[in-house]
Amino acid sequence: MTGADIRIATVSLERPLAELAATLGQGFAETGFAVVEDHAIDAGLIARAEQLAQDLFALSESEKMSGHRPGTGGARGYTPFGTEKAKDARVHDLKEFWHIGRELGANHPLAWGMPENVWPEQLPEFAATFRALYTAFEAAGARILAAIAIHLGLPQSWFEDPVRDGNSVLRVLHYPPLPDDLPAGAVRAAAHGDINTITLLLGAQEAGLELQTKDGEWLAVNPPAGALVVNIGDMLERLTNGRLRSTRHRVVNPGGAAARRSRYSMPFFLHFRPDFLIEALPQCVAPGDRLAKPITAHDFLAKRLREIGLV
Ligand SMILES: O=C(O)CCC(=O)C(=O)O
Ligand SMILES: [Fe+2]
Repeated sequence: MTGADIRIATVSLERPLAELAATLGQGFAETGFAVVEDHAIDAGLIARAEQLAQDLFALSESEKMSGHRPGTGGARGYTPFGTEKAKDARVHDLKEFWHIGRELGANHPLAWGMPENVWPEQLPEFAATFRALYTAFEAAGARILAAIAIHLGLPQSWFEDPVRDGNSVLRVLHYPPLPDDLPAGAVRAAAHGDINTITLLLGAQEAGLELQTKDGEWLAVNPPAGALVVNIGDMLERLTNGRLRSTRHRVVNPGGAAARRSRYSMPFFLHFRPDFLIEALPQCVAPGDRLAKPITAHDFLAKRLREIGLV
């Protein structure tokens, strides 16, 4: 099959779970990606979040920097342009972002793994809007994980405990218009695999996102407006001993008029809880397989954040 023949699976989240499991399972086996429609994340909420993303990145650099927390791995608040780079990349990505995480309260047993959120004080509606979007992403993610569990031959509730109070992060992402003095080799987002369990992405209808097929070719991901793009992250690949693949993807620089436009997107990186031990599932192991060592989600994340320049 050549890149041109490969289709990214598209499925409605309203379909019965067994059908979702089959379609997503096949799609993930083929490309590691799927387009999910009818995800029940309110269109009005998405529109408000998109407007706030534009307002956020239009603030002055010093206003945005008041939301920057150096030394915390960009876990919350603002990470300026020119900070993150893909693992093994030589130049930084052409992006800035703001991270929103879970709010557990200081006395929660997992509070050690979850820094407090930072909110831009200039935008009074920001906190409530993104808290609501975080919750809506979680609900869609739970249904997708139930389908993945069925696909793997697990009880449909299998992922509920591993992701309860998980360290999921909503990333509000801005790729500014391309600078005139573009550093050699710099792209909006260099090729990478996501670190987490699964990623749910809104906003990818603006061109640029590409996935790498098994043959090494790059395939454009062009979802309809409002749809979710879902992909497997490295933690789920490790849990399934590679049966579900974390597909490398990138955001390429546009040409023509789009080069002078911003691109905005909102990935939700759904994570396990920090103390969850990522250990190959017995149903995904064949005799003689060499298995990766068990590692907690927290330690896995800390190692990867060092590799991408965030700590
Ligand atoms: O902006 C996009 O379309 C994708 C972003 C992405 O892959 C990431 O932030 O990990
Ligand atoms: Fe990504």
